[in-house]
Amino acid sequence: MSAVDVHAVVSGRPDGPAVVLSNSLGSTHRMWDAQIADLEQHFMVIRYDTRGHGQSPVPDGPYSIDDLADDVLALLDGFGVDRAHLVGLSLGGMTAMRVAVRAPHRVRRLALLCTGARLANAESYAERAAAVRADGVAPIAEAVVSRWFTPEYLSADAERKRYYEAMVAGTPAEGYAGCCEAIAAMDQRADLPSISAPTLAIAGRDDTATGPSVLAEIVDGVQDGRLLVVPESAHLACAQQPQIVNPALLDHLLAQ
Ligand SMILES: O=C(O)CC1=CCC(=O)O1
Repeated sequence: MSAVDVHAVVSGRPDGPAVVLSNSLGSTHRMWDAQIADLEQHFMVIRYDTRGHGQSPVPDGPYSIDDLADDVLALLDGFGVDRAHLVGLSLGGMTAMRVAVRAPHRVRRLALLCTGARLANAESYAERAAAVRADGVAPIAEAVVSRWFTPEYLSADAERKRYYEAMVAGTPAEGYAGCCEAIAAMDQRADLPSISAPTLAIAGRDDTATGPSVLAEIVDGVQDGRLLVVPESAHLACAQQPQIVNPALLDHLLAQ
């Protein structure tokens, strides 16, 4: 499948190094809201909606992680960016890893949040794809968001819970399913040693989807990796703990 022209939002310093932010399954580029003010001070920040999500096109699935990587490479080409920092969470991290494997010359530094080279329960994503094609995404929104945040964080603010559930429920069923199928088919473990970009892996301590041991596998596999475990955080560490994630991102991306 050829690349699609994904919806992107650009902000920050037009003359700064580019940072591309790649979102997770069922979210949009808005999942990075808590990072933007800090990143914009230093970088040209390119946020986009993964195909099948947000305002991006929704081609018929299944998709592959290579398709999603092709979209990022086309995005870079479209902005005339030769090399960028790639920051991805979960599905976005899988996409960022794939770009780093296939086009190492396009990647400065990698930040991989709450993601995996292969998910332990990968087959269950094929079942989830079938379920959302049959019934839509809304029926699973509450369960998905209950994995994104710790129970204390979610129950502290009813509006927050509604906001994220609406984000998930608003994802087109075919786009969500196509991305589930990409996750189900993905295994990048053997490719990790070829990743030369300095890599910061960030895990949520309480993440039941891609916990610290899954991120540690990435750190052990790549050439130059470092692990940060974020306390009181589930899957969407960037949203729940920006005060820990943002300084770590800046420290990593600004290093020479
Ligand atoms: O939705 C989930 O269960 C967690 C998740 C897996 C890949 C992704 O992007 O989010």
